[in-house]
Amino acid sequence: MTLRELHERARKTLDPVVYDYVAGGAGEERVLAANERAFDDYALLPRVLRGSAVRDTAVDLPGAPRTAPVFVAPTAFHRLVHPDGELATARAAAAEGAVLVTGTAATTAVREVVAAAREAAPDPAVWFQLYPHPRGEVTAALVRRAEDAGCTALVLTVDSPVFGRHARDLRNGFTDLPPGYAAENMRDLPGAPPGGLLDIPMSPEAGWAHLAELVRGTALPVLVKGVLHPDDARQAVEHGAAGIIVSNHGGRQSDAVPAAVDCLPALVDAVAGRVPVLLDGGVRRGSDVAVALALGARAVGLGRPVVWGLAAEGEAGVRRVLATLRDEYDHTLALCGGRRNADLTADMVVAKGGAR
Ligand SMILES: Cc1cc2nc3c(=O)[nH]c(=O)nc-3n(C[C@H](O)[C@H](O)[C@H](O)COP(=O)(O)O)c2cc1C
Ligand SMILES: CC(C)CC(=O)C(=O)O
Repeated sequence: MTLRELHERARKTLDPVVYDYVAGGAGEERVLAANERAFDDYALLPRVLRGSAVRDTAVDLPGAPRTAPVFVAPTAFHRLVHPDGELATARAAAAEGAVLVTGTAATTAVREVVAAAREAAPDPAVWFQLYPHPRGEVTAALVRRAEDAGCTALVLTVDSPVFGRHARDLRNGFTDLPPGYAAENMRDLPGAPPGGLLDIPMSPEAGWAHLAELVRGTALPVLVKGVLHPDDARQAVEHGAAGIIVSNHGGRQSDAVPAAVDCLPALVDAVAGRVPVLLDGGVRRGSDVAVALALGARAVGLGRPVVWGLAAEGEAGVRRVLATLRDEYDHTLALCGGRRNADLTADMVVAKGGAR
């Protein structure tokens, strides 16, 4: 089954309101559409007579040595789409050797998520995503939970000073979690009520000091997610980021930003190899992975496709999504005359219709 078919199955399975929450984007969904379309505008110029029957696609990421080049981006509320929720996602990602980013908005506590990943693989990499919180003690408590659970990196999402305006959710009246679901990591935190969508902090006044404080307060590497401007990538590195995730939140925050992959080259330049640059948004095929890696990304994240796999088939569906992308990417690498990711170089990426 292709990713497209899994998406279709998920659409048929899900409550339409939940489907819209996952599928939707901000505003007129221009950025949502642009993320995928941007990949359509790139083509790959293969190199010939230099390939290998054995290819090595593993990458080193912070807190995740020798991992898959495709990771599971943080997406909220997995129990809304499948009763096994984040436990299924964790087992699937671990079994496929992919980093799982769980986070503040998970409907399963991070301790249980890491335990599930460890059932599926001896040394899984689970990262924990959080937003800058106005109260330092809340951030500190979340970080302790992630550390105690065994997470190997933190991800600070910085593209959400305010929550995006999701037209579908506003139309559907979906503005908080239904009864019976909670953001489990938010339970019993100092001064924070448990755990609906409205309790998840967004802090319009967060600054670079928040990042520096987070970095100082943990031994874990901290990646910064949601960077689009090259100067912000430089600032993030200067404030201690161990990695940059180029992302427009899957078109769910500003509806006026460029497609994620179109921002990638400038950020790769700005970071100049000091830390790995990752990307998410619109990745749907192995060739999209190849384009992003050729343009300088160390790895790429999948948001919605993982949720569709989970909704359609639970753990097996998430495994299928990750395995499909891995196989397609490996095949593309072979067709491009590559034996390792570094054999994909920026000169091999051209605009559709010709060399640039
Ligand atoms: C339903 C949903 C929930 C999301 N929740 C979060 C979140 O809690 N934290 C976060 O940093 N990003 C969140 N994102 C953004 C993803 O991490 C990622 O940036 C985006 O989905 C990538 O685009 P793609 O869906 O086209 O693969 C969410 C995305 C979706 C679709
Ligand atoms: C609970 C929200 C903060 C999750 C999110 O980031 C999103 O829906 O895009």
